[in-house]
Amino acid sequence: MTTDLAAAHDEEAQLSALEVLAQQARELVDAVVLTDVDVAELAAVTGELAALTERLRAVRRETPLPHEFAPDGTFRHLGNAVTGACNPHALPLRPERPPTGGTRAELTFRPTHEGPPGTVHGGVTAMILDHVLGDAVAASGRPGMTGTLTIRYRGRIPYSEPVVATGMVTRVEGRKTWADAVIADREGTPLVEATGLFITPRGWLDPANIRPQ
Ligand SMILES: CCCCC/C=C\C/C=C\C/C=C\C/C=C/CCCC(=O)SCCNC(=O)CCNC(=O)[C@H](O)C(C)(C)COP(=O)(O)OP(=O)(O)OC[C@H]1O[C@@H](n2cnc3c(N)ncnc32)[C@H](O)[C@@H]1OP(=O)(O)O
Repeated sequence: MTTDLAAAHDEEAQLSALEVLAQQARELVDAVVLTDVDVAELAAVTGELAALTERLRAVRRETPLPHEFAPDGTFRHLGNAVTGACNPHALPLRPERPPTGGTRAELTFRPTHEGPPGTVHGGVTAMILDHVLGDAVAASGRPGMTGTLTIRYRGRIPYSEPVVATGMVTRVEGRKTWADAVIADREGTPLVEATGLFITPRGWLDPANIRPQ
């Protein structure tokens, strides 16, 4: 028992360190996107990064960190592409579930997310909205896979300015759940809206059975 607890503690310590590494990696990506150092410095940094990459590859997992329950009982997916604290690709989005239902997240895109000049790439906002819709659907107790995703781009989303994403289930029919989501500016003006249809795979009707397929 003591050994189990010690092992669990070690694993959580490793995950905490990985989370710090992932944040440093995000800062690295942001620095790469905006750097204007000279050719020699670029080459020198590239060499150092190649060496660091090999050190991380020395011991590898088979897959990204899984969907799992944390020691405090909350559900987590630290390797997720949108929310994963241990995935440098993730913004990361930190969805909250207000008592009124649905899901809500405050976020700030970065220059790394640029598509058109001064504007967040539409595919990046679609990815965020897909997750917000999916989280609202999961919050209703009916987790599902995205079947369809419709996006309406009403206004440019700037980076480096806080915005708010919200999502809410609108309709349920058998294994199908529809939800609406929006990214709005701090004044509440909608900038991008989304509607999604999520389908609960048969095997997920009992949440205890949810596994990668
Ligand atoms: C990723 C979630 C992970 C686990 C979740 C666990 C816990 C949740 C907790 C927290 C999670 C928080 C947030 C999660 C957020 C997720 C956001 C990201 C979600 C994604 O990023 S997800 C990746 C992209 N997504 C796919 O990778 C789907 C690939 N696909 C399939 O896996 C199957 O295709 C599936 C399962 C969709 C259906 O398969 P199936 O066999 O169950 O469906 P079946 O044929 O029986 O149809 C039944 C009825 O749905 C209709 N129907 C079927 N497909 C349709 C479609 N596409 N559009 C419109 N209608 C459709 C039929 O027409 C019929 O309708 P009707 O009954 O009226 O005839």
